[in-house]
Parts: sequence; C-alpha cells; structure tokens
Amino acid sequence: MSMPFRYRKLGYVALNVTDLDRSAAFYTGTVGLDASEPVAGGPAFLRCGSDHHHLVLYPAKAPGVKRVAFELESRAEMEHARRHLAGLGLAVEEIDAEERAALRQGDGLRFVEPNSGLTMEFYTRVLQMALPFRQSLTKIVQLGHVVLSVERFDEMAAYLTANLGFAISDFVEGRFAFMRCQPNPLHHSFAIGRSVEGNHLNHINFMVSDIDDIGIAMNRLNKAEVPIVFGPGRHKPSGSIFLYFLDPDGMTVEYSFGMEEFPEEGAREPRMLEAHPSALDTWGSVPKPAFGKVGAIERRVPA
Ligand SMILES: CC(C)c1ccc(C(=O)O)c(O)c1O
Ligand SMILES: [Fe+2]
Repeated sequence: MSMPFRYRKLGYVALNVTDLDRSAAFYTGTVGLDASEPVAGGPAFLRCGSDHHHLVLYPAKAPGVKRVAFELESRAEMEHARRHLAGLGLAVEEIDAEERAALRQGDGLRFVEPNSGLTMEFYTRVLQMALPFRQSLTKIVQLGHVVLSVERFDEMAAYLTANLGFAISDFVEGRFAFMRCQPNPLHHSFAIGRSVEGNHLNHINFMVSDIDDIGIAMNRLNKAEVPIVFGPGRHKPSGSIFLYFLDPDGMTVEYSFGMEEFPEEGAREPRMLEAHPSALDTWGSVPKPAFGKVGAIERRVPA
C-alpha cells in the first residue's frame, strides 16, 4: 500500500454553527469537551486531549463542516505532502501567520478535495496545553472520526486511496467506505457514505474509554432532552459500541467505545460487508430519519 506521506492522526474538525454560545455550551456542558480559551466572539477552541483544539466552532449562517484537519508525523512529512499535493495539481494554500497564531499552530496548508469540495488541512505542530483534559463529564479519549455523505462516492474513495494516503479498512457494499489515515492504526479516522441528495456532513465522532460512558451518556442526554438518533448498538465494521445524538443545529455526533486497530505492516484486507441493517448495528437498532442529515460542506473561496 503506497504512503506518499505519513499521517499522525485526525487532528481537528472545524464546524460552522448558527449560535456560537449555544453550541459552545453544548459541546462543553453536554458532550464534555474543555474550552481552551474564552469563547468571546469565536472561533471557539475545544479539546478532548492535550492539543489546543480538536473541535473549532465558527459562527455562521448555516451549520456544516468548514474543514477537516489531519496532523502529519513530522515537518519532513509536511514537505513530502506539499510536493505530492502540488504534483496532483491541487491548489495548495499555506495558512497565513495571523491565522496560524490564532490557531496556535506552527504550520498548516489547505486544499480542496475535488470530489466533495471538502477543505482538508495538514499541519504538524499545535500548542500543547499545560493542564490535562479534565474528562469532567465523560471519559473522552480522542476525536475519533468524521464521516461525510457524498454523491461522488466511488470517485472519492478511489481518490483518497490512490492519492492521499488513505487505506480502506472495510466497505459496506455500495454504501460506506471506512478509511484509515496511514499509518494511524484506527480502523477509520475518516469515512464516506453514498448520498443521493448532495454532499454533507454525516457525523463527527468522539471515542470514550469505557463502555459505561456510553450508557451514562444515554441517560444524561435523555435527561437533557437531547435527541438520540441511533443506538446504543454495536457497529459490525469496527466492532465499536456507539450512541448518536444531535447537536443544537441538528448535526449528528457519535460517542463510541472500542475500535479495531491495524498494524502498519501485514494489515488484513478490507472486507466487503453486505448492505444490511445489521452491518451498521449488530444489536438491531435503526437510525432515526434525522441521523446524519444536517451540515453543509463549506465551499472555500480561494484567496
Ligand atoms: C452508521 C455509520 C456510518 C457507521 C457505521 C460503522 C461504524 C464503525 O464501524 O465504527 C461507524 O463508526 C459509523 O459511524
Ligand atoms: Fe462513526
């Protein structure tokens, strides 16, 4: 499997939200992230680990994904990526000094994935916070993955694997492709689903360290009247136990516990799983209609 440059991990997701204070309060007070700075007028920098941010909220007219950012292993990998992306003919934009300072990042480049219109960012250095993530509400251990619904499903899966260093871990036939950013071991840090109604966010995921976090979250969310839209259940592809709910704009958020990991060498081949409800939940729950529906992919205006 070719690796044109080496990823470290899914770094952060930038979301557009229609009421910044309401969403910041939700992601801290209900989801359990910590704010790294006072929210003020935004963006709001939220974290679930030592990095300065894993979720960045921007005030906007419509909810959606502004960009998805991946951390690369080193500055040398950043150079490899820069050259590789230029060779693909992508217009690569360096993040300017002012924005890098606001993001507390040492570097960063952005480009648009041509099939989905998603802005992707690569970076290597982000401020490490002095105090540990508090896990005050639930034991979130990391930002897990992002899933998009896209019309050019086959083309995007082919593009990401042929050109951007992703490897397919599993398919659900014709419906979903789950991808790891090599050599990160997680079954998927990014996935796409087939859409017939435009390109949009499906969900973002936070991984928790304990199965109890899933059950406790279900009761906490029900008490707070947060709509639960799928689960609890267990995903066949990664083996994780999950619960999905809606944020104040109707965007879908997932908590999950446990996930298959892949070695860098000798990883198993991707499976083609039958498109059957039990491939998504072996426990038998089915998604509510609001699952994975809200969140436009922001179209980037070139500088
Ligand atoms: C239903 C969604 C797209 C889904 C399916 C399977 C997994 C997994 O195996 O972990 C997910 O994380 C999902 O979000
Ligand atoms: Fe997921």
